[in-house]
Amino acid sequence: MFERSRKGERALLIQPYANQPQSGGAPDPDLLEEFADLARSAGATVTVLLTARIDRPNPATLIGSGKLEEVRAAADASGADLILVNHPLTPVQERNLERALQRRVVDRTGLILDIFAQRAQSHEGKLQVELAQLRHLATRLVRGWTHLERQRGGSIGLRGPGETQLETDRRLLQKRVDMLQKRLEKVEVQRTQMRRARVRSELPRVALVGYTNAGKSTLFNALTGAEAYAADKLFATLDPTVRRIGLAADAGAARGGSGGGVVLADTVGFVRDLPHELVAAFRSTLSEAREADLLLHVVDAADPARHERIAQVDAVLAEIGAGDLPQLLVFNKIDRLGDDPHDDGAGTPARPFEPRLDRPAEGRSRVWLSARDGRGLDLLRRALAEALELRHVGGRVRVPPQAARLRAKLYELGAVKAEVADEDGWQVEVELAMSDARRLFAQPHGEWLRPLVEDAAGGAAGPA
Ligand SMILES: Nc1nc2c(ncn2[C@@H]2O[C@H](COP(=O)(O)OP(=O)(O)OP(=O)(O)O)[C@@H](O)[C@H]2O)c(=O)[nH]1
Ligand SMILES: [Mg+2]
Repeated sequence: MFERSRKGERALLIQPYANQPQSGGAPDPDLLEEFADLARSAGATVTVLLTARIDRPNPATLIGSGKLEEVRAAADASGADLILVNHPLTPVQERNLERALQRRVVDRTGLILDIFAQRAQSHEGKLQVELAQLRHLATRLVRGWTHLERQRGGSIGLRGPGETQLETDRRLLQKRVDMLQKRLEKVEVQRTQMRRARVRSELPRVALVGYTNAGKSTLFNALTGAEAYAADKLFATLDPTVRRIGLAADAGAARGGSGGGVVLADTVGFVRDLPHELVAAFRSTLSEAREADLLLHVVDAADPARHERIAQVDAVLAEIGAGDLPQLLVFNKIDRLGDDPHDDGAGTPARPFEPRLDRPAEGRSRVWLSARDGRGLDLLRRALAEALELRHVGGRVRVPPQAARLRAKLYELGAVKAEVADEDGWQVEVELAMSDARRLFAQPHGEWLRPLVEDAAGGAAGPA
């Protein structure tokens, strides 16, 4: 992996924008700020921010020649080592810009790849990043090579040394890509086996998703007591971390049912317009999100752009095939909110924002909490239990002799409170999590649980 620390490098940032009248002809300041965050996350010091209006993109250099002059002057004056462009650059544009500016030029995908390379910790994460980097590189080499090939016109005698080098590079690259792909497939098989084992244990799966830096890992740690890596950097987490957690001590977890237990996964943070190569590279990491029963969509409540962030995360979720999964919105970092915006607004004194759980009649439930302080975690556990139907249902069911396996499963779950045997089988008094009841209901002989599952609409026994 090419790990390039940008530590201490001085970067000049360019935000290209189209002159669209509906935006008032100005670039979105949010875009530039986020790009600066990305640059800082890569370890660079941002020295200059420039915008560049692009009416017609210049195929050779993207920006026009006047702008190029301005960039060169600003780069010289600020002592920039590096030019970062928040726009995809073709290999040709990148090369021409580097030549004209006498500095390294990196586009948005290159920058995100760079951050990913610095962050990846696990074997799988590193393989994924290297593969994405090589693919990014390969498009460049291949194009350079075909371009030369055309010039050569098929004449053997004209094969130059540079070109041979490119061909060798390309072959080596392809070999490495193949090797990485094989290794990744192996890791994926292992992961699938692990996931199957988990499915067999039939615990509901919950994945933390959200914009990068929203506080997913902090919340993961708070819920699991684990030490997942949390940091004020974009993409602090690149590798999925998975832990089993109990939701409520009073929800029957002690009796061995899945009541109260879920498997929680932390995932990589999302960012607007995540480059497609990266979505592809992190397909298996993101599968934790895709295959979850429920998503905890974590939002930085103190981010003024939080509504756009939610929409951007939803867009990425749709892209990876997780758009239709049930979600709970978690507004994190309420300790950074001043007074309660749900206040009556009648001049009552400012008070700290209190944790709360909103259950609108339509749409996703929302929990407001602080992962850092741990305030509101109880509400989140309750909302999770509700959403996953971990609440308990109870009652008496008849189990005939031919459904003995169902009875055995009820015992396995610790759901049997009492039973009476008679010549028709058993009268069993049970209490179990709704999710378990529904699961057994769908299995052979499950129809004997119908009274439990159908009663559920009218309220159930047991703690919430
Ligand atoms: N004030 C405050 N800060 C928080 C809270 N939760 C997380 N943070 C901070 O927010 C920053 C990002 O937290 P992480 O948990 O790493 O965020 P993440 O969503 O996992 O980020 P990525 O893995 O980079 O996508 C860290 O500096 C945390 O300390 C909170 O409830 N209140
Ligand atoms: Mg994280």
